[in-house]
Amino acid sequence: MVIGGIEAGGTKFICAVGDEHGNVTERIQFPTTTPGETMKQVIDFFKKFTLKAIGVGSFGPIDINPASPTYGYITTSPKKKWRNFPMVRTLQEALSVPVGFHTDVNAAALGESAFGAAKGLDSCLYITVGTGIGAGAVISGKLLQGFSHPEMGHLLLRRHPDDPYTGKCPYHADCFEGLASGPAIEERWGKKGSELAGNPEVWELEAYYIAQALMHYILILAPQKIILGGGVMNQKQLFPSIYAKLEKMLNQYLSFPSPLNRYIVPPDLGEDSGIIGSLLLGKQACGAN
Ligand SMILES: Nc1ncnc2c1ncn2[C@@H]1O[C@H](COP(=O)(O)OP(=O)(O)OP(=O)(O)O)[C@@H](O)[C@H]1O
Ligand SMILES: [Zn+2]
Repeated sequence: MVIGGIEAGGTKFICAVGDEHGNVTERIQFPTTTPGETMKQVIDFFKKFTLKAIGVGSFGPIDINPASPTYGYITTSPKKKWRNFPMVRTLQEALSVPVGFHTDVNAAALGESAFGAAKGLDSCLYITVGTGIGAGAVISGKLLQGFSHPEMGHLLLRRHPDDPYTGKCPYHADCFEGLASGPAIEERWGKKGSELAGNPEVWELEAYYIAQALMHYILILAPQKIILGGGVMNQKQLFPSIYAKLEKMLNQYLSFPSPLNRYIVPPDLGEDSGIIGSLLLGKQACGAN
């Protein structure tokens, strides 16, 4: 089955053509500018192929309620030019194929669940710590979705007593994203995360917040695997520090399904979890499971 996949990110769009087995045969990417300009590039690329369906893993918030009049829209996005943009309708009208639509992190969770770190398990959580913080989950083999998609990046956490930083979230200031996203690290410490590798206090504090969030996710969802991706997680020293803090915080209240270094892991599909997941969203959109 020839399927199109779109990873619609706040800074770049990745478009791919592949199949339901997660094989990608063609790919292209362009910067996210205006909907008019970016979507023209997307449509021109896909017009060269005969596709069965397209799946989109998008930055959000997005409307994924099929009963809603604005189903398939990017809604209150901080990217102002993309607010109220009808993503699904635009693609359907231009390409005349079924379109699957979910958040970027839900697509990544789906990709890792089918072909990556959570292969063979019926639940997993995929978290990105990047420009924003978000998470998607597969629970009982299905993408987690209630009245809308989860917004797990905006948890309120216990602040570290030595952290005076006000926080960067425009909605909540010092929520998880406000305290621990890449831009929050940069503003708090005055340098980009990639330039702070040699400062252990940066990553101790970062791990303190990530471990707290993971504790909540584990208590609420009990996923069989947790996958931590996104630019900030390139700092691999975060992993052992998160394990130690999480173990201390949970205080043996529950037992993990596997040793922590196999329970909380980087993506197996590297940078491709999202784009492979979008191919699967495309497959689901044409009725195949
Ligand atoms: N090696 C690194 N160490 C620490 N922080 C990093 C590193 N590389 C990138 N970052 C930070 O991660 C953030 C970018 O995250 P990421 O690369 O996951 O992009 P993104 O959030 O997915 O972007 P998009 O909006 O396009 O989806 C930036 O704030 C950047 O400073
Ligand atoms: Zn917030």
